[in-house]
Amino acid sequence: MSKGVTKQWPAVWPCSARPPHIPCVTQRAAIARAAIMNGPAITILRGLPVPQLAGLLMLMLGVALTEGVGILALVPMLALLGQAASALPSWAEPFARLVDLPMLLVFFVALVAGRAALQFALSLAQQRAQLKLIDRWRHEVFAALVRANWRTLSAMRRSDHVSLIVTSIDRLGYGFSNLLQIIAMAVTLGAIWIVALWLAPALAAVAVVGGLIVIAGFIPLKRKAHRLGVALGQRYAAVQGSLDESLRAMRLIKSHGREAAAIATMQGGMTELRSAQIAFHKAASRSRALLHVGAAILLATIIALASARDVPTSVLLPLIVLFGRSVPLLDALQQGTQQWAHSAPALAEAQAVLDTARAGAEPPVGDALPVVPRQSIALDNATIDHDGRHRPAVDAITLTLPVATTTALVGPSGAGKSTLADLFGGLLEPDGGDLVVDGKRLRGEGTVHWRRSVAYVHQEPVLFPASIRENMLWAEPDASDPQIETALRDAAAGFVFDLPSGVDTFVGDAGCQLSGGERQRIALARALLRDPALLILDEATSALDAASEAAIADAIGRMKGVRTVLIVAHRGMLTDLADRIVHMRDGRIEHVENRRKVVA
Ligand SMILES: Nc1ncnc2c1ncn2[C@@H]1O[C@H](COP(=O)(O)OP(=O)(O)OP(=O)(O)O)[C@@H](O)[C@H]1O
Repeated sequence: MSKGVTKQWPAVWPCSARPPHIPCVTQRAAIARAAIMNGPAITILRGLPVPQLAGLLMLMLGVALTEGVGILALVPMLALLGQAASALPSWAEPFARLVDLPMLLVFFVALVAGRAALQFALSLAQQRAQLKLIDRWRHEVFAALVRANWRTLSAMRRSDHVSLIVTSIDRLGYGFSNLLQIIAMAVTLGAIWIVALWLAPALAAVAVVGGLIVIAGFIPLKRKAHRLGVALGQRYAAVQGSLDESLRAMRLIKSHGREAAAIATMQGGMTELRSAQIAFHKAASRSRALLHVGAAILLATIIALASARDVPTSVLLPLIVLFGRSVPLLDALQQGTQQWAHSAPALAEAQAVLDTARAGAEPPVGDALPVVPRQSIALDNATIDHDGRHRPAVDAITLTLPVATTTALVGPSGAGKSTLADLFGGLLEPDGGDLVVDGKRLRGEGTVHWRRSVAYVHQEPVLFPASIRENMLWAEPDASDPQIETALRDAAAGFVFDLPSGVDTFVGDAGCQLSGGERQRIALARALLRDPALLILDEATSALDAASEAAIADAIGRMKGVRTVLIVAHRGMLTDLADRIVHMRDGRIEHVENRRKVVA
């Protein structure tokens, strides 16, 4: 339905008389109810356990109640001071007879102390709830990302996730704290207004109506704050993305002399972020100024009315105190509402990533042992068809890797070699056809389980900023020292034992304290430590010099007849080792070159 039609809706349409296509009053109420129940405030509050939420509400009520009673106690106190005692309201007279001033003062101090204790407990409980919420969202988003399948992950932007997990979820926590403040302030304001209505109904009614008008005035401001919040989230993601990309591309930036451009891009992002922050601050400050002017007008009206109606001082003074307390509360309520509207889009951001990641979730496989194939690993008529591409990356390929043989995939760039390797490795599930291990067709859980039997070595090995030993143990936490040593020697990485700190040598950020060839041999050793049933080398030597390539080729050569190896490479020393070379083009197999006899 168009916006124009929506605007023509009358406020109330009885269900019996409604024109077709226009929701009647009951339906509109249901729509509004659904919007509130599915809105960010309720969604976020639902995340809290009921006892915790109830505890917070009780504390809020306690604070509000003590505030109201404290102000109310001013009435007999003023009377006992001799101020306008004759005009003491009837409800206060018994108190004035029962208590004397010292007793009332002690009660007042005890009340304020009790209120301070309640506020202390409330502030602690709020902080705990906020931190718990932040932890929960961070955990859920990260866990959902880690559990998502590779295809889903490769369609998402990594830096957006960093921005979401680090910055937006923090904003969400801050917004949640604002939401609790809003509730607390609304409860306190309610208590104050009830007391005021009791003291002087007519005057307080003017104040309450004025206050409600002010609250109604928050609505458009809230919408604006929401828009600014969305913009701020995007700016944060842009700055974080540009920072992440620039830091990763530092070598490229330096070698291409693009330092000034990198700084300018970052600066541009920061400027946009800054203007989004200033725009929000401006909107918040403007509405605060308007609130203060409105409050002054309201106070003047109340005093003028009080003087016209001859209200006694013992009532007027507490009323002014009540009103004076309402103004900062309204101010804080308005600021809190704007802050909340500003932070709430972070929830939609987090929810969107959660939904996408969960839609692409892989089935859990528990503690099942790796599969050990005895005969073959095969693809039967397997196809991968990426969205938005003219042709499949892998087009109905059938290929068998007999156990303990070495197969090389060659072909021009974009032929589909890596995609085929990812299918064999169980990283991608075919859109059509099957992965078949020892005659068993694997799907879902079976494919994820199969991945435990596979190890990859990529062109750019990922090494963590830790020692060589820690990098090895990351793959196989229970590996013993002799197992680590064997894997390193099998991967032609014996150089490690000549380093002064041996396996305890720190490799630097992303392994930058090692040469490319050394990094790659450690990555190979780490893969071998898993004793994989299928070892995939995807362009593993294409960035290395001849000596490093020869060292790796030597290590792979020693695995011949023992381990099943799949090599993705352009022609070179590794392909020379293959029992079979599979030539690919445009997602299909062009022909297979048998170098040695392979039993399929
Ligand atoms: N995540 C993806 N989304 C869309 N298309 C993709 C995706 N991954 C790969 N492709 C496309 O699939 C085709 C095959 O890619 P693949 O990486 O398998 O080729 P390759 O033979 O390994 O190339 P290279 O030798 O350059 O690494 C290419 O056209 C590529 O653009």
